[in-house]
Amino acid sequence: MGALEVNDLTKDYGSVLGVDSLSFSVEDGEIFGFLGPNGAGKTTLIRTLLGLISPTSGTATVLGADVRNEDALIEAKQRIGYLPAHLGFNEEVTGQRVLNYHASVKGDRRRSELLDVFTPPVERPIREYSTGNKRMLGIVQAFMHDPDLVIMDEPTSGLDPLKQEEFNEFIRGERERGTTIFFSSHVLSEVRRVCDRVGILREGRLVGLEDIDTLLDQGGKRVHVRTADGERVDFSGLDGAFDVTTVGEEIQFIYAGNYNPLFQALARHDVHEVEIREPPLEDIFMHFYGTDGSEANPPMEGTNV
Ligand SMILES: Nc1ncnc2c1ncn2[C@@H]1O[C@H](COP(=O)(O)OP(=O)(O)OP(=O)(O)O)[C@@H](O)[C@H]1O
Repeated sequence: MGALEVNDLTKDYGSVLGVDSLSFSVEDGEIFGFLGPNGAGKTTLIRTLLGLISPTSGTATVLGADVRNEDALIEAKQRIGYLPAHLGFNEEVTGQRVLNYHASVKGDRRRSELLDVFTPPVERPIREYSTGNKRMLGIVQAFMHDPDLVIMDEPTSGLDPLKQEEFNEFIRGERERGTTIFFSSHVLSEVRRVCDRVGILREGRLVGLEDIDTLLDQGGKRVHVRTADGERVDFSGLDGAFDVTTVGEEIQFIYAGNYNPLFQALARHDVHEVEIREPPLEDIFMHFYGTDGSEANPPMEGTNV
């Protein structure tokens, strides 16, 4: 059994299905990210996995405990870390006090090591914390008892780019330790840096489950080229090139082919500038999965992807 198993899980809020017939599993030691736009069901899924709301139908287990079995879940939570999207700390107490309390319930084997990386001003009351400080305190709390599974909802929101990178580095280190990590995000670039696999949620349904390289390949890369001979360059004959347009002196296209043919085509010109970007998340949704959440044909089908 994987660290996390979800079987046909549905949460019906009455007016809307928060999650709809979800099934997937996360293996021990895996870093699993799930992406989705606002309202996709990410928080609903996480809160269901932690027993904070009950499923309408279907089942899920975390570290072997059925989320509908309160006693089993309480026991499993000793080995689970949780970082919610909205951190509801008591603003009047110090960070130290929060961590001391958490230590008395679950332990704090890793507290000092974590406070070397994430640096909330623990001696000050939480009402004086910036958003990033609160997030760092939440991260320390989620990991300090050395859990086997950590579940996080938008873990880097509010962190500055430097701290985000430190967080990514920290998560890569957790992979070495064998911690299973399951987290939600809006941000493809964050997920791609640390995850083994990605689930894509849209309107409560899982519309994609891929390893990260496959996901990026299917989205196609955005290529921007400036050449000395400008508009005379024609990349439309290049296998895997789509939507070739000229904007000012720049030629732009989506490229889903291998790198070598692209570089060979570029080498025929006097290239002044080239930029190859990853696809934005929205484009992956639009191009690969269609706009209505149904699984559309990839636009790059039939190419040398
Ligand atoms: N308590 C609730 N009562 C009724 N509907 C709810 C409730 N909580 C969430 N929903 C609805 O369920 C759907 C999924 O919401 P959820 O908060 O899980 O999405 P999300 O992916 O976490 O979004 P975001 O990225 O904006 O946080 C949305 O349509 C939302 O309006």
